[in-house]
Formats: sequence, structure tokens, C-alpha cells
Amino acid sequence: MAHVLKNTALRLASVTPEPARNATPVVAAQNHGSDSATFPAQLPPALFRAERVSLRYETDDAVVQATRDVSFSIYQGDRFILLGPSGCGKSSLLKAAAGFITPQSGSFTLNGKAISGPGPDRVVVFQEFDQLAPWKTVLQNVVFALRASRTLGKVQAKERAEHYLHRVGLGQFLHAYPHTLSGGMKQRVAIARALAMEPAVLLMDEPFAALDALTRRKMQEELLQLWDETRVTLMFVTHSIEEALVVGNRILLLSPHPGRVRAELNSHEFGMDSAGSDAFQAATQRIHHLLFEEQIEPQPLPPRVASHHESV
Ligand SMILES: Nc1ncnc2c1ncn2[C@@H]1O[C@H](COP(=O)(O)OP(=O)(O)OP(=O)(O)O)[C@@H](O)[C@H]1O
Repeated sequence: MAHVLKNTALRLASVTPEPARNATPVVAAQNHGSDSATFPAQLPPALFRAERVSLRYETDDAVVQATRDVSFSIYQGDRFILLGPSGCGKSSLLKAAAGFITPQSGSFTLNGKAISGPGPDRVVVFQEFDQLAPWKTVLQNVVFALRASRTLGKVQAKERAEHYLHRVGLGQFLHAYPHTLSGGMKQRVAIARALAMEPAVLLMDEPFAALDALTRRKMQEELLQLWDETRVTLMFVTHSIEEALVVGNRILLLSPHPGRVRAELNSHEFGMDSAGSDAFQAATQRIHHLLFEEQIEPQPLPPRVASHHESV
């Protein structure tokens, strides 16, 4: 029963815009990240779901198994983090969720519909600073993406682009060219462009990893502010435990290559001001331990509970 209660707290935490502070702070589940059979029926369905996704690359020289049987559910308004060591398949999962890679087996669904390719309902922000067309101004870059999705007319696209560029603090730089911007500013344009598409899920692949520490912190803060205003559903890849705890409300831990679900954690209690606190340090160490040291062996389970859970 305790398993079900803990997991219920986790799920409840994930479906409310900002989860209750008294929810179980960190809950871990090995494999089968979310098993709907163990939760009450009144919870809303997942917005986005990965079901036993295995990803494999085949080249002339080698076959690389990137992930194996990865399952998870993302709920409306989640800031869902994929966290794991280098090479565990985080980026591959994100690209597959975006529809750029077809799973070897398993599936992704958005609002219950199978994903079979890229779509404007899933927009990606990458780490690289060269995501913008250098011959277009900041405004033109965003308008171009909106027009390419064929959902808006010229005037509407320009209005929407200006709105989101103001929102990320670039109102003064609408007519600047990308080469005149700092790395952080270019990432803001990429984020504004993605937000302007008003996707169902915003996919972010280590978007701040190439920034210096101060700018990275500022961008994390701004992202949280933007989330507060928009409540956009995020799927965010990082290999930084601290970033995962600060940015996310739920964290999926992946084991080293090939990536499998190691644990699922509830991290909504941490924010920008948490770093350095005892609870934050303890959570960081616990995650580190889960990722790199602890071998979780499957335990005998009570009926109808598909995975081993533990609280931290
Ligand atoms: N296009 C590709 N062709 C062949 N193998 C690939 C390709 N892309 C990724 N891989 C391999 O798949 C595995 C997972 O890579 P992926 O980039 O998804 O991991 P990651 O967790 O995002 O790593 P990092 O944190 O270092 O970016 C790695 O072994 C990688 O070498």
C-alpha cells in the first residue's frame, strides 16, 4: 500500500501547476517509470507518453543501442527532466520524442495519438548557438518559423513573434542580427521562437550547457519565470544534477549506456534559491548515488505494483 501512496503523491504532484509542498519529496521507481495500473482512475491522462521505447543506431561499422524499454509519462504543465550520464541516450530520446528518430520498438503518444514524425506541437531548443538563420534579424527568425508552420498569417505571425520576444527581454533587439548577440541572447531568441509556436510540449536539449555559469543560472531563472507565466509543458535534457533539481518538478534518471529508467523523482520543492541548502545537497548526493553507485536490484513486489519504489 505504501508503494501506491507514494506514487500517488508523485503523480498528484505532477498534474497540478505547482505541486503541493507536502507531497513526497523524492520517490524512486525502477524501470516502468509510470504504471497507470497503480494509480487512481480520477487522475487526468498523460499529455505525452513514452511506452517501452528502445532506440538503436545502425551505421556501416556498428550498431549502437542507445536506450532500452524506456517508459514515462509527462502531464500538462510538468517540467520533466531527463537526467543521466553522458551517452545514456537522453538526446536520442528527445529527438525521438520530437519525431526525428523512429524507435526500434515502443512508441510515443501525444494526447493519446501516436507520434510518427516531427510536428509543430513539439518544438525543440538545442544547445548550439547556431540555430538561428544568420541572414535574418531576430524578428524575422521568429516570424519565419511561425509562417513555416502555416498556422498564422503575416500580420498575426509578426504580432506573435514580437509578443514572445518582448517576453524574453529582447524587445530592444528585434532588428538585430544573430552575430551581434551574446550566447545567452541567442538562446533567448531560440526560446522565444519555440514558445511562439505555442507547442503542446517544449523540448529542450541541454539548452544552457554551453553558457558560462552566471549566464546559465540567469537563463534557468528566466525559464522558470517564463514557465510561471505560460505553464508550458517542458521536457528538458541535462546531465547536471543541480540543473535538474532547480528546473524540474519531476526527474527521470537514466542508467548508463544503454539508457534504461533507473528511477523517477519528484523534485518540485527545489527552486533557484534552494542550491546550497541541506535538503538540496542531500538530494544531489542521493541522485549521484542512484546514478553512479547504487545497483538497484528488483525486489519482490506486492500484487498490481509493477516496480520497486523507495523514498529518499
Ligand atoms: N547519429 C548517431 N549515430 C550513431 N550513434 C549515435 C548517434 N547519435 C548518438 N549515438 C550514440 O547513442 C548513444 C546515446 O547518445 P545520446 O547523444 O543520445 O546520449 P546523451 O545521454 O544525450 O549523451 P550526452 O549527455 O553526452 O549528450 C551514444 O552511445 C552515442 O554514441
